[in-house]
Amino acid sequence: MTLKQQVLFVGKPNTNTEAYKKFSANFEVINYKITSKSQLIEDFEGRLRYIEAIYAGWGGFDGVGGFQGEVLRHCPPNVKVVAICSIGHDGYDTEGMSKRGITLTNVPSVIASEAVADLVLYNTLSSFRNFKMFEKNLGGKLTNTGALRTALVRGEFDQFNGVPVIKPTVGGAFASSCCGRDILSPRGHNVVIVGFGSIGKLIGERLACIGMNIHYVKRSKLSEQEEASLGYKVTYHATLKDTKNIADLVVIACPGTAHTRHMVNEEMINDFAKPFRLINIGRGYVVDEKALVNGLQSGKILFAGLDVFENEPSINPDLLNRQDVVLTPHIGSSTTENFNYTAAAAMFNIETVLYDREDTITRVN
Ligand SMILES: NC(=O)C1=CN([C@@H]2O[C@H](COP(=O)(O)OP(=O)(O)OC[C@H]3O[C@@H](n4cnc5c(N)ncnc54)[C@H](OP(=O)(O)O)[C@@H]3O)[C@@H](O)[C@H]2O)C=CC1
Ligand SMILES: O=C(O)C(=O)[C@@H](O)[C@H](O)[C@H](O)CO
Repeated sequence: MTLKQQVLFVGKPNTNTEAYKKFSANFEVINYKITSKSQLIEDFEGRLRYIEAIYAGWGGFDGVGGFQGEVLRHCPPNVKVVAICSIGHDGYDTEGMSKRGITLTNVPSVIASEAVADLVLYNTLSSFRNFKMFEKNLGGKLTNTGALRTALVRGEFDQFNGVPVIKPTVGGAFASSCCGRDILSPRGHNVVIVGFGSIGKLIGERLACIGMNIHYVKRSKLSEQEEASLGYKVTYHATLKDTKNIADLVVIACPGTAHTRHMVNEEMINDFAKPFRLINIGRGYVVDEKALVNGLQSGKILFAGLDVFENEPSINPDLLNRQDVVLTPHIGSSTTENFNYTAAAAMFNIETVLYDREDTITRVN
């Protein structure tokens, strides 16, 4: 009897899928829950020492600070591939892995990018129309929608169901009476998308559909042909700073790197000409969260829609319970379709490396 090659699974895929059934028939799958770095290292040197590949589901090594430093140093000697289900690979020491002969693969996909872009559309609408503010100010009394509508029309909002809420006056004054904030249509406003790759372009597509002017920031400009093929009009800026006089909304859609860390900081926030809205789906530490909180408190930032956090999974308590902040727990790409797709792709990547096949896979290093 030949022994099957051992593959460590950190984060389980959907075991009902054909991809998983096939994979687990060919390999010995070891499901593993990371509890601490020291335990992981002990197990790497003990019961996991013969593994040949690692499948890292979403958030795989986040709890132990990524796959670098001590974790990489103690990685069992036969590991040839680490297959992650994510697009972003910050926290994985790609150079160090190459030196050890370990291939790192990720799963960029339109399925994930579409899902993330949808979340940005949701937050963009929330940011201009202040939906969260309305929800908060209703004091939970949404039971009688007929009465609510009548109250709104009559401007009796402040007495609705006996709950003390903001009184709207009819017409334009209604907007400014709502916590001093305008309630605007996104149409005609400028969005600056920082990072204009797979996700950024789909964000642009969605926001162009609701009438926004699309500006993008990346280090290298797209060619005229590439810009034309987008199907919507764009304006390029080399740096975020270059957009300081125009930005109504800034969307962070770039990777987390040493260069992008704290790109949104106190100086940048204060330097921007108009108060603006901020959405971050890239990586949390692209935004200095302390500066963000100050910006929200001073009114320089009108809204924050955050899917990623500086000290993930911890959340700065100052961001909680604010009516100008919408928080989601890193679920931008979390659809069942994407969960199953990325799992199958990661397993395919492992097979390709372990079987030494010629297939094209998404290698990071
Ligand atoms: N919230 C979520 O659930 C998810 C978040 N993500 C995050 O989104 C990121 C982007 O994904 P994706 O669009 O697929 O990646 P791509 O590689 O397709 O695009 C990345 C873009 O960022 C730009 N970029 C890189 N560095 C900088 C910089 N210093 N300043 C400005 N722009 C920069 C790149 O252009 P150039 O090189 O020319 O600068 C490129 O346009 C991922 O790395 C990940 O961190 C991804 C999936 C899900
Ligand atoms: O692909 C990425 O880069 C992501 O950020 C997301 O798809 C995952 O949800 C994330 O990896 C969860 O930790």
